[in-house]
Amino acid sequence: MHLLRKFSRKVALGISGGVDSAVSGLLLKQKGFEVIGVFMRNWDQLEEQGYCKSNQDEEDAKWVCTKLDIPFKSVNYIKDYWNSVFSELIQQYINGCTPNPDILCNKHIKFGKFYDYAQNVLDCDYIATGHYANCSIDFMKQSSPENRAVHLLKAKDQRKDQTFFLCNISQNALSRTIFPLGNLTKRQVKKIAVESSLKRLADKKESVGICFVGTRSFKSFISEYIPPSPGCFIDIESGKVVGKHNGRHNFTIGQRCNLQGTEKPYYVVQKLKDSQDMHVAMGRDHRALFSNYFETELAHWISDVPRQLVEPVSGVFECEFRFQHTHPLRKCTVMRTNSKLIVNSLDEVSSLAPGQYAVFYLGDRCLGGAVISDTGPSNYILQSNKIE
Ligand SMILES: Nc1ncnc2c1ncn2[C@@H]1O[C@H](COP(=O)(O)OP(=O)(O)OP(=O)(O)O)[C@@H](O)[C@H]1O
Repeated sequence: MHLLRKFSRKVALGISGGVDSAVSGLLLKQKGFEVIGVFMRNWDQLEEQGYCKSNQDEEDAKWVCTKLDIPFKSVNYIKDYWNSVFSELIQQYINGCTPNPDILCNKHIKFGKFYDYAQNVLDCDYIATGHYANCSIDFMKQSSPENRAVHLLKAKDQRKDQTFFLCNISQNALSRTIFPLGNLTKRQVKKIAVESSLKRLADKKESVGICFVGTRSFKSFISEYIPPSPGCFIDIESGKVVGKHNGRHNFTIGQRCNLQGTEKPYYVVQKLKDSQDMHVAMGRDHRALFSNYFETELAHWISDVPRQLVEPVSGVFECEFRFQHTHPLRKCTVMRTNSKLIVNSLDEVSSLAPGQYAVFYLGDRCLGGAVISDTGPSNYILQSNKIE
């Protein structure tokens, strides 16, 4: 039994009802894998009175499996999603932070619960998803695992690369993961769909933003979970109150405040500790939005911990980072103490927010990510000598 399993190529594929996972299934089948399609239900439709389109997505996922002639399974992770993703999200907003639900979902649900289910219930050798990313071991080409750590690598299509969202997945799961689209562009994926029986999905609207928010504004969605908590907008230069708001969870750093009758638009530059008040500054280019320095919690490293950051020695590790998926990578140095990382960006960056993830890269490798805990003094504070 053990020997048989070693040479089998059974894979559980996350099927979302979109074109990427559908084409992933097609490619896996063409390579001779035994594929099982699994749809994950993560959000409770009933509570949201039809705002989330997961029923339609499940129907589409089923349709894909029929077209590919593979078994279809639906798993319910609503409770897990609520406990390990959504509650954390709400708590972070209440604390004045800017969380990232996609990173949490990948860690706990797709590469956590789903990986466990594939291994322990479906008895699969691998999991697969339609993420644009690569693994240093490619199970599409080789069948047996290696005895060294597996690295997470950027996708060939740099504009679609999704490694940012995968920065917190475990080595365990990654070493059994296939990303069939890692070396394809989105255009190639759509072409494959059009030329196959999956044509219908090529033009399906892509999911953007947070799935469970649906078509409503984020403000109206979040107000169902966090009560209003009024506070003031305080001009960082004059110290004067220039407006009021209904809750800092509705704002992130760098967001426009929409105050009437001001010379230039105001932007949020800092959420104050121990109150609902926020510092704001005039103009998108205000120095208070920019800094070169921030601190993070200790990082999750996907494969090896960088040599310079291994305890107890603390050297200086040079790499690149981004804190938003669409941002270009920037050079930085990283040092560590017992409880945090200290990051210095070579170029100044705008609108860093606590709660966001700093994701670190070395060449093509996504090394891992860490939650930003303190954004440090802005360049305005440093230049105007306002540090107490
Ligand atoms: N509800 C779900 N059930 C099963 N797998 C999912 C689900 N949502 C996402 N996935 C998996 O995670 C991958 C990435 O999801 P994401 O939402 O970022 O991608 P996408 O580009 O919209 O993908 P797709 O075109 O397949 O919907 C999907 O390709 C799929 O393999």
